[in-house]
Amino acid sequence: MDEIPVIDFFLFSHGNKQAKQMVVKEIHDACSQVGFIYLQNHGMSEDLIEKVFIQSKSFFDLPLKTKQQFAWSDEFSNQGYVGIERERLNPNRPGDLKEAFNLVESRNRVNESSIPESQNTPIHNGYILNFYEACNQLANKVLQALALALELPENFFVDNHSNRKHTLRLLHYPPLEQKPQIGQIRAGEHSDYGSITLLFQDSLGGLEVKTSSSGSNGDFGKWICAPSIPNTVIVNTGDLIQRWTNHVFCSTKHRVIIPDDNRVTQSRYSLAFFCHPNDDTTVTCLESCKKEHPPIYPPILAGDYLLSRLRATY
Ligand SMILES: O=C(O)CCC(=O)C(=O)O
Ligand SMILES: [Fe+2]
Repeated sequence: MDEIPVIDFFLFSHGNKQAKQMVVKEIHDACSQVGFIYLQNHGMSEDLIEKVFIQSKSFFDLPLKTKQQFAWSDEFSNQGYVGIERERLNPNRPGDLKEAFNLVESRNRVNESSIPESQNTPIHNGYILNFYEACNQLANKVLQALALALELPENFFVDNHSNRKHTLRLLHYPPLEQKPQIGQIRAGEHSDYGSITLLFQDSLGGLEVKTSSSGSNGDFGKWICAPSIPNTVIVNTGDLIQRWTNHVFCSTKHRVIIPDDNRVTQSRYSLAFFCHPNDDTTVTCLESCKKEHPPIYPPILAGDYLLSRLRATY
């Protein structure tokens, strides 16, 4: 498959058993062949999504000094502001041309007192909290569909995500003011660390996904555009699901390139909701995924895995 399928999610929540099973089958095929889905009729409020984009823009419009008061400090808390070029999603490239703000749920915050409260940041903002909640609900539904697709009890993954260790990330790719360094792009190619990601992007474009089919030059994997499709949410499966499923579901590489037209002078915004299992969940090859080949990876605690990946990025 070398395009990202659009899947109508309405019947998963509102259809009869047979209709629900059809959606599950589509999701199974998409996760095993592409690792990326455009989800339609996902049930999240478009108005809320729009409002969060506005909040995000007003945060990134603040002076750098103000944003730095909320700086990301370490992988244990994984919260706060990450400046331009600080992160390399692909360690072989120069720093990414983006800035970001990570939010975790209040009960999972470390060093809460080190983050000053302010009306001018997204922290403790009603829209952002509602959005986090709505993302959590949608993610749980998608996790139910994934469980059914793997012939597991419907709440298998939901139960393993009960501590809500998810990270909501506001992203801003600023207009380019000078020539980028050789090899420098907006977000280097990478796969996501967690179980699944929900991704919302504005209409500017630039996101690309590496398919499993060969490119024209014979290279394995071809980069295809993943433009924004109105009223859809992108869902992609991450490294932990790939590991859990013994590569039955794939974690697909993706990147954000610099546009080669006048969009380079515009800001791009996106919102990513990275879902992570509970720290004490042992991610070990699922029984239903041992048919093709023996387990590729030894068991690992989800919390240890995430920390090791975050350490490698900063
Ligand atoms: O901004 C985007 O569209 C993609 C961001 C992304 O892939 C990530 O932050 O992991
Ligand atoms: Fe990503």
